[in-house]
Amino acid sequence: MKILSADQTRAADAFTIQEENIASFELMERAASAFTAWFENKFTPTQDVYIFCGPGNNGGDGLAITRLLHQRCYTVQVYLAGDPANASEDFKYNHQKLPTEIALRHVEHESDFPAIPAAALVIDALFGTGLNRTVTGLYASLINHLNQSAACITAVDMPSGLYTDKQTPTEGAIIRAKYTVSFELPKLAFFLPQHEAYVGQWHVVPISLSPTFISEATTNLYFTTAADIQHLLKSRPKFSHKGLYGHALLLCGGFGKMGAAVLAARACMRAGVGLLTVHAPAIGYAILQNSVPEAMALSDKHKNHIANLPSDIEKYNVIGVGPGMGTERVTKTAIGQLLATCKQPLVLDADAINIIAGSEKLKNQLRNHEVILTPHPKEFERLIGKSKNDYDRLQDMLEFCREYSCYIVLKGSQTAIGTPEGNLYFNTTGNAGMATGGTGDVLTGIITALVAQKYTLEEACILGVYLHGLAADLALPDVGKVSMIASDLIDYLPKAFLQVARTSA
Ligand SMILES: NC(=O)C1=CN([C@@H]2O[C@H](COP(=O)(O)OP(=O)(O)OC[C@H]3O[C@@H](n4cnc5c(N)ncnc54)[C@H](O)[C@@H]3O)[C@@H](O)[C@H]2O)[C@@H](O)CC1
Ligand SMILES: Nc1ncnc2c1ncn2[C@@H]1O[C@H](COP(=O)(O)OP(=O)(O)O)[C@@H](O)[C@H]1O
Ligand SMILES: [K+]
Repeated sequence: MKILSADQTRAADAFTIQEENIASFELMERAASAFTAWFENKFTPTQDVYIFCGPGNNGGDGLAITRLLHQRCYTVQVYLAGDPANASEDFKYNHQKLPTEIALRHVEHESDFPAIPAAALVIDALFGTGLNRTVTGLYASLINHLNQSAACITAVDMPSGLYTDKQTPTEGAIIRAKYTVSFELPKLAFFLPQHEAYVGQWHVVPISLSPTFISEATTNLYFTTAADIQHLLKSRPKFSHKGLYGHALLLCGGFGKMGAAVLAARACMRAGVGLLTVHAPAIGYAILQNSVPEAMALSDKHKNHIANLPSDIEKYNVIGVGPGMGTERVTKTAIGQLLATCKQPLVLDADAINIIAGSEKLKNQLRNHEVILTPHPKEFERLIGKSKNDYDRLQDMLEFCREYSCYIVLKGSQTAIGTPEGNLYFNTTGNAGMATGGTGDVLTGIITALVAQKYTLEEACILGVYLHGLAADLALPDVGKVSMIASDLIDYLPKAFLQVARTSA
C-alpha cells in the first residue's frame, strides 16, 4: 500500500469530496465516526474524556468526535485553543452542531488549562496533517501540560506538533500520544524509530478516500500489508521436484558462532529451498550435520574461520553470506574472492557487511552483483555512515542503493527495504520479542531461500521480511515477548507460510 504525503492526503480528501459530490463536512463526519468507533471499542464510558481542538479541520474532527462520544454516553469536556474567528468552515459547522449542553471552553491563557485527572482520557485534535510550522507559545504550553499529565492521550490523525512527512524541528512542542488513530493510510512519520515516543501505537481507520486517487498517486513510499503479500507467494505444481526450487549456498559460522549458521540453515530449509549446502569452518562440520540433517555441509580448510570458497561455487544459484562468520583476515580475503569471481545473486548479512564496510574496493564491487544487504542499524552505520536523523537515514539508504545498485533491508521494528530504483517498503509484521540474538540470522536464511526459488530480489526482501515478522507474531501468544528466541521464528515459519497461502488461495 502507498504512503501519501501531507499534500497528497489533502488532495485525496478534496478529490473524494468532488468525486462523490459530497460536502466536506460529510467526509469529516466519516472521519469522526471512524475515530469514535475505534475509541468506543478501546475505552468504556466510565472515564472522563477531555478533548482539545485546534482551529483547523483536525479541531473540526475533535468537535464532531465530542458530539458522537456524548451521544454514546461518554462524559466529555471540550476545549478550543486558538481564535474561533479564524477557524475552518468545517470547524464552524461542527461547532454549531455541538449539543447545547456541551460548552466549548476557550483556552486563552495558561490559567485556562484544566487540571487533567490521571484516570482521564485525552483526545488530541489540535493539529493534524495541516501543521505548517513548529508549535510554540500557548499551544506549546498546552501540549506540555497534556504531556505532563498522567492521562492516556489518543491523537486524532497525527500527534499534534509532529510533521507528517518531513523532519520536525527540535524546538517545537509535540504531543506524546499513547495511541494515534489515523485516517485511511498511515503517515511516513509513523515508520521512523525517532517518533515512537510521540506516535505511540498507531492504528489506521478507513474513511473511504477515493481508490482512483490513491491508485493514481505517485510515490516511492509503501508499507506492506497482507493484501500486498497475497499476490507474491508462488504455488507449487503437483509434479514439482527439488531441482525447481534452487540450490542455495550459505557461507557462515565461525568458532563460537556456529549457532548462527545453524539458525540460517534451518530457516533456509523451512523457507522452501530445494537444496542447501552450508560451507563452514572445519569446526562446524559435525555440528551442521547433526543439527541440520536436511542440508549438505562443506568443510573449510581453516579450522575456526571461513578462509576459502567451495571449488564448485558456480553450481549454486544464490549465496547467503555472513551470519557468525567473524572478520578475520582470512575471511576478508575469502569475501574479496567471492565478490571478484562469483556471478550469482548474493545475500550479505552481519560480518559480510562489516567486512565490505571497511573496504572501498569491496564496496565498489557490489555494483557488479545482484545483491541484497541486510544490516541492523549499527551495521548500516558502518556501511553508510552516521545520518543526522531518521529521514536523512532513509535518503542516505536510497542513495546507497542507487549508487551501488543494491537492495538494502534496514532491520528494526518496522524494517525498511530500499531498492536501486528508489522505492522504500516498510514492513508491518513483527514485534519486540524479536529483539534477541539470532533473529537476523533467521532472516538471512529465509531471504536466501526465496531468491533460490526465483523470487526477484525485491520480492524476496518484501516477502522474506514479512514472513519473518509474521512468524514472530504467530509465536507471540504461545511464547510471549520475553521468552521468544530465534528458533521460535523457525518453528512458526510454516504457520506463517500457511497463513499467507490461505489468503492467496
Ligand atoms: N475534508 C478534509 O479535508 C478532511 C480533513 N480531516 C482532518 O483535517 C486535518 C487537516 O486539517 P487542516 O488542513 O485544516 O489542518 P490542521 O487542522 O491540521 O491544522 C491547520 C490549522 O492549524 C494552523 N496551524 C498549523 N500549524 C500551526 C502551528 N504550528 N501553530 C499554530 N497554528 C498552526 C493553521 O493555520 C490552520 O488554522 C487532518 O489531519 C484530519 O484530522 C478529516 O476530517 C478528513 C476530512
Ligand atoms: N522491536 C522489534 N520489533 C520488531 N522486530 C524487531 C525488533 N527488534 C528486532 N527486530 C527484528 O529482529 C531481527 C534482528 O536482527 P539482527 O539485529 O541482525 O540480530 P542478530 O544479529 O542477533 O541475528 C531483525 O529482523 C529486526 O527487524
Ligand atoms: K492531532
